[in-house]
Amino acid sequence: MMRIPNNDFLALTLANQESLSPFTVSFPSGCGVVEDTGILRLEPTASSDIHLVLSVGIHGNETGPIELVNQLVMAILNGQMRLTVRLLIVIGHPLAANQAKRFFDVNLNRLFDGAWQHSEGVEASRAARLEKAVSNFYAPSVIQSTPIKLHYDLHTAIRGSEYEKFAVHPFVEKAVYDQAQLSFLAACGIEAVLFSHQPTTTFSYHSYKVHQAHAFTIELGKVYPFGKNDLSRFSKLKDSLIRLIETGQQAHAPLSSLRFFTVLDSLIKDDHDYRLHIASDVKNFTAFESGYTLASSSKSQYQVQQTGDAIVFPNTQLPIGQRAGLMVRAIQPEHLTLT
Ligand SMILES: O=C(O)CCC(=O)N[C@@H](CCC(=O)O)C(=O)O
Ligand SMILES: [Zn+2]
Repeated sequence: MMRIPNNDFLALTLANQESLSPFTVSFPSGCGVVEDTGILRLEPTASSDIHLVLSVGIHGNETGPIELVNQLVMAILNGQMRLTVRLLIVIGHPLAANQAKRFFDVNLNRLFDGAWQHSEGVEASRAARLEKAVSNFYAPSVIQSTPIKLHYDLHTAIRGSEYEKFAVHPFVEKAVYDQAQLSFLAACGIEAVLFSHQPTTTFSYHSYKVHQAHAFTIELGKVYPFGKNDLSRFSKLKDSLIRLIETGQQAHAPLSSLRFFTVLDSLIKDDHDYRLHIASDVKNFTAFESGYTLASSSKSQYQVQQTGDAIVFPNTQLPIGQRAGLMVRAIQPEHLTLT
């Protein structure tokens, strides 16, 4: 029988970067299946209406969250932690992780919601595989009438940030946001939340749109290689996840510790000569003056609309047509509609 040597799911995944034949695992508080490389489903002994997807390493070089989640898996498998919720663990891109690269051919986190059908290469097939794993996990045949579907897609960012930890909330038609989820993010040490202005083809958006999951992309700080992450910086997130996994309860903290931003625009690289007029080390959430020409190319110019508008995820090392940054504006909590 196959097993996970030393209960080290990360090591098993990296040693089988392309695929892995399914096999079952058992542990003190339940049983599970390694469905493929980087895809591990864990089922508690008693049924639960909480269905939690934790995905990490959708970008191969974002190793901090991978190490954190591997610690949690190890603790469940060796009995130090007791599983009480259904749990799907996804290590997104083992091939890129082994090469310490963000991606191999194209950005995996632009290929969800079926966008993989218009792409090819390793990321396209991986996006299809991950969508299937999530669909199977949330499949109505295995869940009860009032499921609580959660998907936290954990990342780290290319650059520093005025707010080290922040979440990207998927675009929701009616702009009504779930107070308990925001409160959970606050308890996890998240400092800011961006409300997306349009649908995207990211993993978290896909889980929200297709499965109505509470789904977020969560940025936890800066990218470092395996072994170089200071995991103590994730301690609030770790504690909140342990509580969720062991008790089924979502920690909560006052929303007053969060800053909220609405996304105004996506900056799109529209030509080979597209430039962002910012310093190379500018941090996420750096604000600009009204009228400043932030981006230009032969085809377009982007001027800052209002003093204080800020940039997040600036990056021009990508193909034409892709997002070169997000423009965001702070909003006051009293202007949010919460449910
Ligand atoms: O630091 C950066 O520029 C990118 C960090 C990262 O991978 N961010 C995610 C955000 C996804 C989202 O908008 O929900 C990404 O770009 O895929
Ligand atoms: Zn990422």
